Amino acid sequence: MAQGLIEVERKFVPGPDTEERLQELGGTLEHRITFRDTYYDTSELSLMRSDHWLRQRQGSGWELKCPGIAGISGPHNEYVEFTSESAIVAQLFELLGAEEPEIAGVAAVLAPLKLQEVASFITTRSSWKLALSGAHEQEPLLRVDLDSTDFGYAVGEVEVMVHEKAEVPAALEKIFSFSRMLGVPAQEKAPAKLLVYLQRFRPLDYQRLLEANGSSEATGDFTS
Ligand SMILES: Cc1ncc(C[n+]2csc(CCOP(=O)(O)OP(=O)(O)OP(=O)(O)O)c2C)c(N)n1
Ligand SMILES: [Mg+2]
Repeated sequence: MAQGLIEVERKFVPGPDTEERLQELGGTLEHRITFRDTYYDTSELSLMRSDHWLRQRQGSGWELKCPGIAGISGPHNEYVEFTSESAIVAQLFELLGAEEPEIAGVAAVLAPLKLQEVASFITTRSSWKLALSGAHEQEPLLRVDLDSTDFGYAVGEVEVMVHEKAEVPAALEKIFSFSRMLGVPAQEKAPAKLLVYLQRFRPLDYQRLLEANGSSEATGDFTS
């Protein structure tokens, strides 16, 4: 499998004091940016139903998130992120069971793989970088993104990117201890922007996803 970075993250509900608290904790604002994300899938949602997420992000290009190997459970997510088009194309052909072409970019394989747009929305993001006291220079950085969307949903995430599976437990420890300092309730789970978008604007697709996800089915909702 082509190599990708592992994203370990925990989402939370930001409050009016979150930015102030980030500053108190030594966070520095890296940038505020606005971008559009457009997600693609087959009409049966073959990718999303198997927890794979293909999108084109304005200013960044194509990205595919694939589920990390199941490890520690809890209110966090772990995904392998592919950003090279050749790696994404290889993954898509493997997932959708078709024969891979010699060379093609992602845009060129959308139609043959019957991938179409399922969601498109704009996010305004402030990105914060945290240098925790006692952390070594080589340690991966803790980042916090505060997002608000053009459909009125806001969500925060505390994130660490790592290269190896073995680094995930330490990343999680960092994420949880920083979330506590930020005042995030221990079991709080905030839904992904895309899931809220689907619930609001494509309820049938959202229902399909719920049906494919056993654990969420039990609670009756992805977003609760
Ligand atoms: C309950 C539940 N939540 C999330 C998921 C996974 N999931 C849903 S949509 C989705 C794709 C969007 O990922 P997300 O991290 O929410 O997007 P964003 O923060 O904009 O991207 P970044 O800039 O961090 O790369 C995933 C992985 C799931 N399977 N189940
Ligand atoms: Mg994220």
